[in-house]
Amino acid sequence: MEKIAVLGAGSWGTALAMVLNDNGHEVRLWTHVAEHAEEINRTHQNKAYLKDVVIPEAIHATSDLVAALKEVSAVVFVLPTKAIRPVCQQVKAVLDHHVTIIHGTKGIEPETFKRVSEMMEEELDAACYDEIVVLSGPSHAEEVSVKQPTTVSASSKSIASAEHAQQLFMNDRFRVYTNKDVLGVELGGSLKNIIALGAGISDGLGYGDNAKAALVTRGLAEIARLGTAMGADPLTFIGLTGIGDLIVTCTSVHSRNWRAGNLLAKGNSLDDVLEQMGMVVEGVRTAQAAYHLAKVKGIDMPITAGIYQILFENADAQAMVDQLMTRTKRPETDEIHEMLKAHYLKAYLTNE
Ligand SMILES: NC(=O)C1=CN([C@@H]2O[C@H](COP(=O)(O)OP(=O)(O)OC[C@H]3O[C@@H](n4cnc5c(N)ncnc54)[C@H](OP(=O)(O)O)[C@@H]3O)[C@@H](O)[C@H]2O)C=CC1
Ligand SMILES: O=C(CO)COP(=O)(O)O
Repeated sequence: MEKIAVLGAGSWGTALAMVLNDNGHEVRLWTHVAEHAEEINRTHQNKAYLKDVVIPEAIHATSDLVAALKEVSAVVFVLPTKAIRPVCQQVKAVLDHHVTIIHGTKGIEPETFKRVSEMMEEELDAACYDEIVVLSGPSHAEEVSVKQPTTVSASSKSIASAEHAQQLFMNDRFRVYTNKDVLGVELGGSLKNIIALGAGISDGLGYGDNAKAALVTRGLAEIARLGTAMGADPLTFIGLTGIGDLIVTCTSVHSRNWRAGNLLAKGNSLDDVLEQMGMVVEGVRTAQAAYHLAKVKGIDMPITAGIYQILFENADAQAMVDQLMTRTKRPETDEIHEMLKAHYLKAYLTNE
């Protein structure tokens, strides 16, 4: 059994700490707020983030990063995207041995278009790890923390690192696959949050299952379009971290992104919605990133653009639906054939 630090005591960090604890590991749950650590250790609950869930006593919460990292074999970052760089800088200052680095964060940095593993590579000391592992897939903390069956992927350029994460987390309620396409896994997990905001808006406007199915499938088409243009494997987008996560986030009442979209459609301002949520709604910043990234790359992402305009340009949600529904006529699958052909031709030519 191993010593593991989980950095971030929000809903997902707490749920992942519980999976690791179930697997017999010694888990330190780090939060940047001393009172939060004290409350978790005293009450064995994390009321603000995982209401009604009892946290096993063996999980020790701490705000002391040096103590959290002492002799650990793995460090699991489970923070909002905007906290990744500052926390990596703190870790770099104190981590003095080699570990497996894993992250469960889903977002893209708006200013740089960097994925989370890219930001981590820029901030951490490369001598302390081999290749970063991304843990991603359809997995709401509210269900994982009560041991509902869940499947995710552990993705890394190093199969040994991915398999280490797989072995740490996998049990009979939490099934972990490995995957080599880090780019596709991170893009799928991040971009689906934008579409989930759209699903919440659609439901908030009173539209039904047809509209939501349209958002999921056409949302997936534009996620895959951007992802494939950036070099991801198109098949990743029909896996757990693509369509799988898109389905769960667009249809679950647990989704923070869906809930935020729903509140927006009911007339609340973005600031009010974020204040009410009290938890990170990653799709908002990722919509900023994806909207500008798609422009730079010349990729058509009409749903993402519509959601960006609702969030940041005060566009009317109803008018956006009308705009999407009256776009120019086009075939459904031509571009998908082109994407697959281009990807596999490249793979064939480069012998990958
Ligand atoms: N919730 C879920 O079911 C899932 C979430 N994810 C992803 O995991 C990531 C974390 O999400 P989630 O756990 O839901 O987020 P929460 O909002 O529940 O918790 C975020 C945690 O990070 C802390 N934090 C915020 N800023 C900093 C900082 N600068 N330094 C240190 N700690 C900080 C917060 O502390 P404070 O209390 O002070 O704000 C809080 O403890 C996101 O990228 C999300 O998309 C992935 C899969 C499932
Ligand atoms: O990524 C998630 C589920 O897989 C969590 O999504 P939300 O942040 O919308 O709750």
